[in-house]
Parts: sequence; C-alpha cells; structure tokens
Amino acid sequence: MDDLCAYANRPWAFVARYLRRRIVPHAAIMVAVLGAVACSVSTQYGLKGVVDALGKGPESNHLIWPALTVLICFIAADNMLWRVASLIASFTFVKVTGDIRRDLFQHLTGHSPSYFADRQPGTLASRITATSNAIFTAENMFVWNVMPPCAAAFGAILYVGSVSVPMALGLVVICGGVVVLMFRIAAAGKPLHHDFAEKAAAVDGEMVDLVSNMPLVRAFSAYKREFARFDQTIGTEMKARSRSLLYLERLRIMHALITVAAVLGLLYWAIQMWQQGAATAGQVVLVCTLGITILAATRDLAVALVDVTQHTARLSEALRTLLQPHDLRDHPEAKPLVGDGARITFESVGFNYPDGREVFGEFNLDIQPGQRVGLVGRSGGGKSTLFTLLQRFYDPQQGRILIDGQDIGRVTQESLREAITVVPQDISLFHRSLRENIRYGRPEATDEEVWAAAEAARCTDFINDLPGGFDTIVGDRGVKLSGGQRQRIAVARAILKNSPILLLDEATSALDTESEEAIREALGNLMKGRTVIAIAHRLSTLKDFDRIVVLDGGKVIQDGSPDRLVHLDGFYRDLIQRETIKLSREAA
Ligand SMILES: Nc1ncnc2c1ncn2[C@@H]1O[C@H](COP(=O)(O)OP(=O)(O)OP(=O)(O)O)[C@@H](O)[C@H]1O
Repeated sequence: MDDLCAYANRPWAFVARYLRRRIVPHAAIMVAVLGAVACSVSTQYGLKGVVDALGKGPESNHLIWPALTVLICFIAADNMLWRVASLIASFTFVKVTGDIRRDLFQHLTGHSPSYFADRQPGTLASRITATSNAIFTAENMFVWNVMPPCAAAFGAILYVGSVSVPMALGLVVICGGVVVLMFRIAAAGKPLHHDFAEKAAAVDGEMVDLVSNMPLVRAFSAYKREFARFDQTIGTEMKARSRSLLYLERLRIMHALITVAAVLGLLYWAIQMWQQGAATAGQVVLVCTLGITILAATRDLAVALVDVTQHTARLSEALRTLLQPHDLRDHPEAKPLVGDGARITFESVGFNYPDGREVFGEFNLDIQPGQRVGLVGRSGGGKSTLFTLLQRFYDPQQGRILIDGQDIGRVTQESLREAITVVPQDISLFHRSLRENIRYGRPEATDEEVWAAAEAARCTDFINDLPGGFDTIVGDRGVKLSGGQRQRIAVARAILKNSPILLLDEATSALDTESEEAIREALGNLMKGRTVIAIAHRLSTLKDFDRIVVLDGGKVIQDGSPDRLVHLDGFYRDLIQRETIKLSREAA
C-alpha cells in the first residue's frame, strides 16, 4: 500500500486511487451510461422523425412505421443500458466503500497513543464511515446525476446544431457560462460546508463519549446536564447545516432563473425561424424538447454539483484528520529484536511529553535478565511513563532504551511488542467470548493451550460457574465480570502470549482475600522465568520481588532488594509501615 498520508490534502486524488483499483467495472458503467444518454437524447430526434412523417398527411403511411421503429429501438436501448449500468454499479461502488474503510482503519491503527489521546474515538470512527459514505454518494451522484445531464446537454446541443449552428453556439456559450459561474459560487461556500463537516464530526464524538460513559452519567444522575450539553452540540451542528444548505439553495434559485430565461430565448428564436420558413414544425418541436432537456440537465448538474461540494467538504475534513503521518515508524534499517534473556537498560534517557512536560531528565536503570523489579513512588513520579517508553509509544528526546543490547528505536515495532506483555491496571476486554478474549494472547493457540492458561491464571473455577462456560460473552469491556475475574482473564491472556518481558500495572482497588489470593497465585505463575517490571501497590506483591526501585520526579531515589530497603529510612520503609498499620487496623 502506498503512503496514504500523501492524500491528506488531496481528496480527489484519494478518490481516483480507488477508482483506478477497479477501473474495468467503472469504465463499463461509464460506457453504459453514456450509451443510455445517447439513446435517450436520440429518442427526441426519433420523435421529430415521427412528427415530420405525420405532418406529411395520411398518405405518408410508409414513412411513419420506420420512424416509429427507430423511436422504439431508442427507448428500449435507453432502458436496457441504464439497467446494465446500475447492475455493475451495485457491486462496484459497494466494493469501493469496503476498500476505503479497510485502508483507513489500517492507517488509523498505526497511530501512536499520543494521537488517540488528543482525539475522541467516536469522531475517528465516524470519520471513516463519513469518508466512505461521501465517496459512495459522490460516485452515485457523478454517474446518475452529473454525467447523464452533461452528456445529454452535449447531445442536445449537437441536435440543435442540425437545425441552426448559431443557435447551438449560443447554447454552448450559455451552458459554459452557467457551469463556470456555479463552480465559482459553490467554491466560495466551502468554509460553510467545512464548518458543518467539523460540527457533524463533533456530534458523533460527543455521542460515543456519552454512551461509553453511561454508568458515570447514571451514578451522578447527570441525565439533564448531559442532555442539555448534547442539545447544545446538536443545536450548533444544525445551525451550521442550515447555513450550508441555504447557501446551496440560493445557488439553485439563481441557476433556475438563468436557465428559464435561456430556454425562453431559444424557443422565441426557433419560432421566428419557423415564421420565416427556415425551420419545419418538427424542428420547432425538436428545439422545444431539447431546450427542456438542456434546462433539466443543467439544473440536475447544478444540484449535483453543490451536493458534491458539501460531500467534498466532509471528505477533506475527514482525510485531513485521519491521514496524518504516523509519528512512530520503524527505522529504515530496523531489524527484528533478537531475544537473549531480556535485559532492559535505560541509558541517560531524557523525555518530555508533546505538551512539553518533562518527566525524565537523565534517567538510568539497568535490569538483569529474569529480575523482578517492583516500581513504587508517589503519584506522577513517572512509573507509567517508563512503561510507555519501554513499549516505544513515544521516542525519548535523549538517550537510548536497550533490550538485550539492542536499541528499541532500531528494532521493528512488531518484534518489540511481541517481546513485551502488559497487564494494565484497567483491563480491556473485547465484547466477545471468554475463550476469544484469552486466545487474543496467541490466536493460533489450541483449545487445550487456552484452557491450560486459564487454569494457570486461576480462571477455571469461575468460568465453570458461568452459564455459557468458556463461550460466555463478557459484555462491553468485560462488564459482566468482577474486577478480580477480569484481571485473571488478562493474566491468562498474558500467559498464553508467553513473552520474555512482563510489565505489570497492579490494580489499586481493594480485592477480597480470596480474589487477592487467586490473583497472587495467577501472577506468580505468570512471572515465572520472565523479566518483570511491576508498578506495585500491595505489600503481598512487593515481597516477591528481587529489587525495588523508588521513582520520584523522574529520578530513582531508592534502589535495592526489599530486605535491604526495609532497613533504610525512606519512601519504601514508610510505605511498608503505612500498609502494616492499615492491615493491623483492618484485622482489629
Ligand atoms: N499523555 C500525557 N501527556 C502529557 N503529560 C502526561 C501524559 N501522561 C502523563 N503525563 C504527566 O507525566 C508525569 C508522570 O506521569 P506518570 O503517569 O508516568 O506517573 P505515575 O508515577 O505512573 O503516576 P500514578 O502512580 O499516579 O499512575 C505526570 O506529571 C503526568 O501528569
């Protein structure tokens, strides 16, 4: 796939890319439509033949039947060609929408967390749909509403030329002038259409944000507040939409006035020619019907043109947002990471978030293969940032991060992510079955392997109690499971992934003793034989580690084995004392 970002500001080139991919059916549609239009315009010429034959009186019977046959053939071919075109279009246009959605979705998944942090997920999803819908509508409009009137007007002008060349030339000038004028006025309305496109995307984003936070809205009884806020967002979008539509309507009215005047002029001219004996009655009828064709054609063209302008605005807005370059790309010479025990080294790392907030100045940390390191420290100390840097969600501005001696900025992102498993605090589960959620760790795992991972993660007891067992659907983000159960599913998924490095962000929420015991055992199984860095909150977890690192303000302020640190004044001893007091209070 060529780089989609090149199309961020070229909506028409983007559309052309997908037309080229399916060039043969598109060409077939065009040929069929143009053929149908030619037949449709020729129908009026056939009608002229019939009128002229009738004008010669009842004795010209031999002229009427051939003229009628020609007319009927044109009508039949016209209808048949339309059906052929619409049959091919019904699968070609749909396939184009599939191609577009697939490519945009693939590009979207390559963005870094900072891209997603700055945007609402709902607006991104809706922009993908809006883009494919806009192109689907534009394709349909072009083929059914723009091309036929243009071709019909062209054919009609040719036939008018057969009656009077100056009349046909006059029509060319008028039609050309009208189209140029419409284009220019339509282009001037672009800011209004762009404004509407942005507001429409905001409504989608707000709606998804609201739906995904429904439990929060319910808990705070915030329906009225949220409804008022949503009402306001919709109100703003409706105003923008009305402004955009009114502009288009003004354009149509202006067009209607010009074309009515032009056709009246044409008729007057034809009647004058008839009065002077320079045209037959059939030719006057021909000019009359062709004039109406041209009127209808330029009106349809104008309507389609302005609608396409509005769709183009939505398309450009969506492409500008979606097709931003990926800020984390593989280095041109990136090689897959070669595992060798999983030693992790932070070497003079300096890092600021994109908003300029500095987290690490000159950070150094060396973790030996197979070592279990507990990260502790005050909130905001940089523990989670250390995880994001190790997964290369951001690149440090200074220094290097190495795994087994290889700079993570120089290895492929895929091999890096394969080497690291993360069990986050906020567990994400898909709205799929338990089996699929666990198997997510390794899609090719057999049922037996999935079950063994579930057993090692102490999941099987509760899975057996569920009505659907392993095939139970866990609900949106796993709402049908308890916090402890969700964690154990995440552990099973991580066991199945079986990567040499484990990053663990321990949940802070209190668990009952039984759950805590089950999770401790599950984590114990998961940590075996891996290099582990865990953001740890519980005393029971910390005692299993080889080393504790205390982070504060992006610096290591304590580093050593739990046994050593417990005897030194400092954050770790305070933490142990605080938790011991808490536990003894709870026991009392
Ligand atoms: N995406 C982000 N953009 C900008 N600043 C951020 C971002 N994420 C974190 N920060 C800032 O970076 C600093 C370190 O945050 P980090 O989440 O690493 O701390 P932490 O030690 O994990 O805290 P906690 O224990 O509360 O989770 C904080 O000041 C935080 O506000």
